[in-house]
Amino acid sequence: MSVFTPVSTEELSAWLGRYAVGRLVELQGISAGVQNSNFFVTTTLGRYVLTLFEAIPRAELPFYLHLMAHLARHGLPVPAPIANRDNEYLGTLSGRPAALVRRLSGHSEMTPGTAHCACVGAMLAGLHLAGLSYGRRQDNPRGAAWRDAAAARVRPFLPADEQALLDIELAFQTGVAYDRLPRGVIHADLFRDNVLWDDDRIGGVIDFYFAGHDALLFDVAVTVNDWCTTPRGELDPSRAEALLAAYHAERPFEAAERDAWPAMLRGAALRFWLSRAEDFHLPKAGEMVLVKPPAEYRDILRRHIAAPHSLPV
Ligand SMILES: Nc1ncnc2c1ncn2[C@@H]1O[C@H](COP(=O)(O)OP(=O)(O)O)[C@@H](O)[C@H]1O
Ligand SMILES: N[C@@H](CCOP(=O)(O)O)C(=O)O
Repeated sequence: MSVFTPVSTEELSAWLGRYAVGRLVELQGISAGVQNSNFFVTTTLGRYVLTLFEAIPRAELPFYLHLMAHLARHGLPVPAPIANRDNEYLGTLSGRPAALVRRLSGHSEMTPGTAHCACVGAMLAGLHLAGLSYGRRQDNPRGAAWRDAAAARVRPFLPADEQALLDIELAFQTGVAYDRLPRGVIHADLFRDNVLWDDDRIGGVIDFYFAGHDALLFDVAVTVNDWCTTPRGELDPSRAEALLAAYHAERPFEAAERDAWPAMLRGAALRFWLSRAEDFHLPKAGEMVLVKPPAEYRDILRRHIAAPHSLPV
């Protein structure tokens, strides 16, 4: 359940008076997601999603909202934020920073095939290319500094074999030259539940609230780890090839990226092992956290170490 802060229809009706979106018809809490309070809002003029931001500092929010506006302007199916009568994307509702974005159509596909993976690869490359002209800058909030700090926080809770795995991987990742790879704005969480499908077409890419600047290849690895892993935790070569070939057709991989690919898959697995382990061992007070299993990403990491994957394109 992702409604941490309730909103009444009276409050929302008054708040919507600051926007040119018509009158409130329906307000419905959204029971998915783990970070923010989200609501579907129907008005006399359209369908929107209202987000109350629970954790991200207010000063960081314009980066995400203007990024979504930028990508939408480039024709990508991302939720365009709606400006209020003061021409601001960010407002305040129920004491929280709040934004209204366009509601996109479609549903998540949790058992994707090669055709889905190809669409996602092409979409991710389009997102990376459009992001190159985005003027604002914010480092990946889950980059190396966060990784090392999170590892220190969760390490005491891990059994000895996992501590050893963590130590080996941290030492390895410290030697990976992320800054020598092509960089830009990355989505950083392009999991299956953040893509909405309208039949076989991508109707929406959502949840940009982990976005930031980093190696573009890291984003590709995050995406492959989620979209192309079998229930047994193995990489599905056909799905991986479909995703990577479609990406490569839009933004060809460079030689340095070929060399770095096995390390990126490991780094991306480590990032989600750590965030899930932290949510599991150190849940934040008052947050209703949907805890996803850390073991899944620990095992993906182990498999990438045991059987390094090469870029097939
Ligand atoms: N713009 C949107 N259009 C349609 N559905 C959306 C949109 N934004 C969010 N949703 C729905 O809300 C759910 C939770 O959103 P998400 O951004 O993942 O939350 P959180 O930020 O808490 O992780 C999504 O799974 C999706 O069903
Ligand atoms: N995709 C991450 C968790 C982030 O949750 P989201 O609902 O905001 O996408 C994971 O699977 O660990």
